[in-house]
Amino acid sequence: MNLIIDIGNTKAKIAFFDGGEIVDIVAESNQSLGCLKAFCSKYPVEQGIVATVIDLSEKVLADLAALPFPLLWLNHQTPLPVVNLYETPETLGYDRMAAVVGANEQFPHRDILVIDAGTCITYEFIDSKGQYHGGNISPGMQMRFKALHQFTGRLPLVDTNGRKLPMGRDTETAIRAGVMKGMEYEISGYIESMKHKYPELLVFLTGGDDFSFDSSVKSIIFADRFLVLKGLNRILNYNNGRI
Ligand SMILES: Nc1ncnc2c1ncn2[C@@H]1O[C@H](COP(=O)(O)OP(=O)(O)O)[C@@H](O)[C@H]1O
Ligand SMILES: CC(C)(COP(=O)(O)O)[C@@H](O)C(=O)NCCC(=O)O
Ligand SMILES: [K+]
Repeated sequence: MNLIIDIGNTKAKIAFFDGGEIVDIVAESNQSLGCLKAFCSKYPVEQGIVATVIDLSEKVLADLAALPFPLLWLNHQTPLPVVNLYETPETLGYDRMAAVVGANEQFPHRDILVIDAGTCITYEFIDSKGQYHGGNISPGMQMRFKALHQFTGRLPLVDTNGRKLPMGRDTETAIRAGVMKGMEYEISGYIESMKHKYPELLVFLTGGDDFSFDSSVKSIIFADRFLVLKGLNRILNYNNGRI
């Protein structure tokens, strides 16, 4: 079995794969990976992969180094099953690369837009020839709510829970709709303009824990919460024997 670790800016995701299937998954603090050891002792793990977009604490590094099987640390020199055209592969977020690999594995000969709505929202484009062209980075939902509060004198910290109106009727509903509709329009805008350029475009949406759209956008996307983990699993298998 494979151990897959995706350490994001908000959470670490730890998963076990048997072949191409997820057997178990847990979301953990990205500062401690608390249950790693106990979790690993449950399964006959043969190899693992770690992808992180943050600097890890000494404790986490020591816990990972103590694992009793080989671990592949994804970096810009890791061989990949897609062509990476990003001009600075050494600065590319590994979660972005993994999401692209996960989508390309499912539809290898299609043009794909991959949207990962986590701490940040990232937009990636990979073409039908398996070439990753790059993409964009914008603030995630919590970041938008927090920024409105933090960089103003009067705006409260609002979240997704509560009255949702198309146009706000008080400060709270104005902020909630502003952030959520803003994200929705941003995402549909990308989909629309990319579909115009690539009519056969497929769209994947991943990230976050309870992402939901109430618009027509929903009907044309593949929602796959595990896309990054699946991509990392593929990268690990692609590098089998090279660790
Ligand atoms: N319903 C949602 N819609 C959009 N974003 C969400 C939703 N729920 C959670 N998120 C975002 O997902 C982030 C956590 O998800 P995750 O993909 O694990 O982030 P990361 O990979 O950056 O650690 C939160 O910071 C939040 O902004
Ligand atoms: C863009 C990101 C912050 C997204 O991280 P996430 O929202 O998944 O925590 C991360 O992929 C990153 O740090 N990227 C480095 C810059 C780049 O990809 O070019
Ligand atoms: K992201």
